[in-house]
Amino acid sequence: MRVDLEGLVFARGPFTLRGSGTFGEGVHLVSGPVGGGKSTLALLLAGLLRPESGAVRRHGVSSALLLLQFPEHHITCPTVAGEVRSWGLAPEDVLLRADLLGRGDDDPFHLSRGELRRLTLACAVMQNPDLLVLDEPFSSLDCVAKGEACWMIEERGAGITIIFSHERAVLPRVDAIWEMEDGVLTARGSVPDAIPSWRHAPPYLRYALREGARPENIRLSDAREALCRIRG
Ligand SMILES: Nc1ncnc2c1ncn2[C@@H]1O[C@H](COP(=O)(O)OP(=O)(O)OP(=O)(O)O)[C@@H](O)[C@H]1O
Repeated sequence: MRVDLEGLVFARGPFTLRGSGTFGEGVHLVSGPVGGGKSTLALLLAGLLRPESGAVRRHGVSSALLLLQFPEHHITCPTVAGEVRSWGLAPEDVLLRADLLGRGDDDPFHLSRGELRRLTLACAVMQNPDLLVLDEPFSSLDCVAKGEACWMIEERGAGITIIFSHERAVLPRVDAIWEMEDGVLTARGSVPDAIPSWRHAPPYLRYALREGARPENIRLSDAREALCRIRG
């Protein structure tokens, strides 16, 4: 299963997005600064925007899901349990996974942004589509909740997962790194070889490289844990 971007061009006012490449099975991180075009590419991948030229072609992908940047944009039901059912899932399982047991009868808009983020991420991961596109899945989360979101994503196992994020501290284990800056998508390649050329790498990775660490010896999970401990 794979998704090919074939000479993709999308223009909106002064902003133009360009991208080519193949997203194969595994976890891909598309990192880059605010306003670089990540959400726009996520919408193109989900088929919610049409490119001016070029194409997004899915091969062997029978289900796809985009988790939107703002979790409240997913809400369609008056209760949390109803919301989970609208994803075709059993509330008990999802609420346990999202650490929201006992909140099934609550209005989804009474959850905090972070709780809502956990809920929608749990729904998306448990629905388990072939192609899962996550737009900024770590925003509004504290360090511990970001770590839990990372584990949820890592546990997914199969399929194509594409994470769009400007997060530079807490990240899941990924297979490939891409960067999106000023509308241009650049493939950095597979981890660990991609790490030295990753321009938006977390500061602790840059530090480790400067200190002489070899990319293959840097374990993101260890660095993430160390960072969480430092920040409490
Ligand atoms: N609906 C829209 N109409 C006009 N311009 C838009 C629209 N949405 C985004 N843009 C512009 O397109 C460019 C890319 O925006 P996009 O949201 O894709 O970036 P991003 O990398 O996801 O940013 P962030 O990290 O802040 O979410 C920006 O210059 C933005 O202002």
